Amino acid sequence: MLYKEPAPIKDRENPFESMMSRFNIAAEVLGLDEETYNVLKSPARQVIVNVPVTMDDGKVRVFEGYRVVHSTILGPSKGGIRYAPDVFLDEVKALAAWMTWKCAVVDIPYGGAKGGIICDPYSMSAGEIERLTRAYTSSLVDIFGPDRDIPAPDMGTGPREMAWLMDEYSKTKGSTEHGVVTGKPLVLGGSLGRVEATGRGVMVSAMAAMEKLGMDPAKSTAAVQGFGNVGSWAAKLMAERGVKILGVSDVSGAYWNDNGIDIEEAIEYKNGNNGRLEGYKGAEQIDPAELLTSKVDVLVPAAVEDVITIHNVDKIQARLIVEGANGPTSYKADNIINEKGIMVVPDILANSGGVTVSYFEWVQNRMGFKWTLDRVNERAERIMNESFERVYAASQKYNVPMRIAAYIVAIDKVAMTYKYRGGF
Ligand SMILES: NC(=O)C1=CN([C@@H]2O[C@H](COP(=O)(O)OP(=O)(O)OC[C@H]3O[C@@H](n4cnc5c(N)ncnc54)[C@H](OP(=O)(O)O)[C@@H]3O)[C@@H](O)[C@H]2O)C=CC1
Ligand SMILES: O=C(O)CCC(=O)C(=O)O
Repeated sequence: MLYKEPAPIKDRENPFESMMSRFNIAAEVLGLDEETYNVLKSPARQVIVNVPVTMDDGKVRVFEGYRVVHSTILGPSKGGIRYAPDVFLDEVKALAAWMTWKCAVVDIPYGGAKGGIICDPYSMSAGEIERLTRAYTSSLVDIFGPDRDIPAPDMGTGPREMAWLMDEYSKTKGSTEHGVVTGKPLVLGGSLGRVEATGRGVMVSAMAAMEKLGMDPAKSTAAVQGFGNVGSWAAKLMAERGVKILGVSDVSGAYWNDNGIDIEEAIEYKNGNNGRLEGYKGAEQIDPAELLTSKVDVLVPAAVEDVITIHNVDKIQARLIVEGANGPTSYKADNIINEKGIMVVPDILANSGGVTVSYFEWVQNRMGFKWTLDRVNERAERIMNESFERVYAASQKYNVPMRIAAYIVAIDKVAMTYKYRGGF
């Protein structure tokens, strides 16, 4: 059974509005002045490119792509590139702003950006994706740069695309520029631990939240939506900590096992099955919509935006939601979540392990020196735990949910930096 096609854009909630509604609440709590408010909410740069690509049949197709730089107040802008058929400008604007807040929450010296190309990577050959990636890179060569704007993987992209991006950029500049992109293959200056970093961070924040809630991981159950980079690693690492993963899903459907899914086996199956869980025999297939409202202790949405909405929030049974994806919860569902007493570890905290290790990769590239996996994991885990505690303390201090607390921590830092720098 296939998931429903994404709703047409006019029927979908606008992710930028979703971001702004939380930003407005946090800005009010902080008493942000009007000038700073206007600076912080406005994306610094929004670029739309149309790149011609020769397809395998010899015909030329034009692809629309975006790069939005939300802010460079804290440092060079940082954020992934998404390849998806339904990506749109307001989504990329929201994702870029979330990167600004995310980097501020974990206290790394980056601003926020995001990119996207309207395309369906699953229906394209490797050659077509390579030509598209190179064309997109060369059209944005004046935006990107190791000290300006540093892309990374997001949905539909990974180390392979980052390698092409680095190579194309380096050719244009006439020198090898490892630090222009993170999430690269190891041989090209990638960091140990980056592939699993986002899922690992999700696991670390889940453990921190469970401790606050007095939940024992070994007696807890979870469901994970999305079984790509973030979802599969989060599921695997949570299972290693004793959490029983009862349900997982990808575009092909949702899969459930009352006794717990063998995550290693499911990953192996997916890898050997053209990247899809379809036909997986270690669990029974259920209605994908039921996965989110199933009887589990922890829910990890790790796929797309706006999956927890006013239409299903009433039925959610989990005590804890850990947002692996960016923007999985509609702002309209926030109040009901709070009334139900569900703790949410928000995206800008829960999935920040990825950009944290991207930062380590960039630091290693600048040093020309490689860190061990233990060093990467130990430092990332420390940053995740410290950030969790910072956000938790703000939620207690201002008596607000964790999501608003995370925005408060982030906006406060960016606003203070803006004041000190001045002259914008
Ligand atoms: N990669 C990273 O480091 C980071 C990613 N994120 C966020 O995490 C989320 C997932 O990204 P990532 O794991 O990298 O992306 P991937 O492309 O690796 O995986 C996405 C997963 O979501 C599934 N999926 C897509 N659409 C749907 C849908 N409508 N319903 C259910 N499942 C769906 C895909 O299914 P299938 O496998 O069948 O295609 C896939 O399993 C995104 O929101 C991204 O922005 C956040 C921080 C960092
Ligand atoms: O690793 C990075 O630089 C950014 C990852 C990303 O796009 C995200 O955190 O949403």
